[in-house]
Amino acid sequence: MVAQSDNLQESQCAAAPGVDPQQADSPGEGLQHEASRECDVRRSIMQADTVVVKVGSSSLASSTGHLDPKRLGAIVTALSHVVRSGAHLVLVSSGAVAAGFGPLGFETRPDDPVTRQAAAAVGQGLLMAQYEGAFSRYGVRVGQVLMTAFDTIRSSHYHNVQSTLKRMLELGVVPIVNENDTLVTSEVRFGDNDRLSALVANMVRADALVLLTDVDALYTAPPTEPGAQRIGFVPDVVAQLDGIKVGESTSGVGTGGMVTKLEAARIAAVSGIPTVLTTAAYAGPALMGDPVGTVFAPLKHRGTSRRLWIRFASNPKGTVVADAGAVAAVRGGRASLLAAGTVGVDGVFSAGDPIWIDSEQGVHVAKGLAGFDSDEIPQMLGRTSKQLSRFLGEEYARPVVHRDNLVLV
Ligand SMILES: Nc1ncnc2c1ncn2[C@@H]1O[C@H](COP(=O)(O)OP(=O)(O)O)[C@@H](O)[C@H]1O
Ligand SMILES: N[C@@H](CCC(=O)OP(=O)(O)O)C(=O)O
Repeated sequence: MVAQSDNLQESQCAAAPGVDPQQADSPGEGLQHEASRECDVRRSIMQADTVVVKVGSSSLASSTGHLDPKRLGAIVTALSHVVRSGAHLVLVSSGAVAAGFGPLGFETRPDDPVTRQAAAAVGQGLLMAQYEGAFSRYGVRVGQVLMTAFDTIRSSHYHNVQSTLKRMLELGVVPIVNENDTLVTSEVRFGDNDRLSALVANMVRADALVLLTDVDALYTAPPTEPGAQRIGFVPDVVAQLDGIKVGESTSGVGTGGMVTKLEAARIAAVSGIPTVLTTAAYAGPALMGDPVGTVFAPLKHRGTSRRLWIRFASNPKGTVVADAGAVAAVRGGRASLLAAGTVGVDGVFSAGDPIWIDSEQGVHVAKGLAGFDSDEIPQMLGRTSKQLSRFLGEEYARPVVHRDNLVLV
């Protein structure tokens, strides 16, 4: 963002207790602290060019659970300043169910999933109409993007969504993303929008992720518990959350609670993206780098978005079992899994689907994208590339999982 905040004083730049910025612990798997100082993380959020903001149902609904246009309007006012200051904004917004159940005659948010899906179908259009009206007061154009978990799993869908979002941002449009509630089944649903927002942040290579909810920060325990203390800064969300009690949603409106928000912060951190979590009323100050909410430092080694997608979004469909030599080669970091080192295959999958690579002891070694359909692999097990090309044809002399499509677990 272009705007500067006077409130971000150097005096805030104290390292977190017990963390030496020069010698921070490594959280493992080659990750290192990018910025251990709270002020640096807040400053990078303030200076972000591309920001993904996630708004939860609990921030958009009144105490009765219905969509509250006043709350939505206040959020839009804060976000419009960000857009007008020159930043690119992607808004991941829940609220379709909250907008839809009232007009259908329900007094409270329906419990059963199919009625909720029907409410979302009615509410999504109403939600967008509210956003359209509110953003247009600031001259900001918006566009609707509905996604399912499948779109973050299938490579072709992922790349299509990615290029559409990129083009919308180039055109100055604010994409408003929600899960496509009417299409999702229980197997492939996010349910909450927290993880979706982190995957979208990764997709658009955002510089900051902002999670807006009904609580002002992460606490050491659900804030309803006596003695719960606010946490202002988390330098390492992958390794340093021992002793913090995170709970499910208690609002009766949201889904996922703090558990899924921390998952989102983790995905963002290892994607090299800082996160700030706070209440919707502090959206403006959080985006200006003010000391509100909880900030999560990014961790180094961003990796390619493809690898991050394999790591976080993909839901393995099957398993290929590797012998000890192949396991050692894959763990070494730069080797593909060749048919010569495979001893078994399990599950039904197509080439391009995510699969596990397991050791013969049944330990997950890596996750990767299959090079072949599951029914092609049995005839390839233990064969060298020369044998494969001679007996099955040249097209089989390829890795079962190529190293570019593989992440260690
Ligand atoms: N350790 C914690 N710190 C802060 N909030 C917590 C914690 N554990 C659980 N929560 C709960 O998480 C809720 C926010 O999640 P949720 O209701 O799903 O909101 P949203 O609709 O914004 O996604 C808070 O209202 C709070 O009660
Ligand atoms: N896609 C749903 C979101 C469900 C939900 O409550 O999510 P969240 O508020 O992010 O925990 C909707 O628009 O109502």
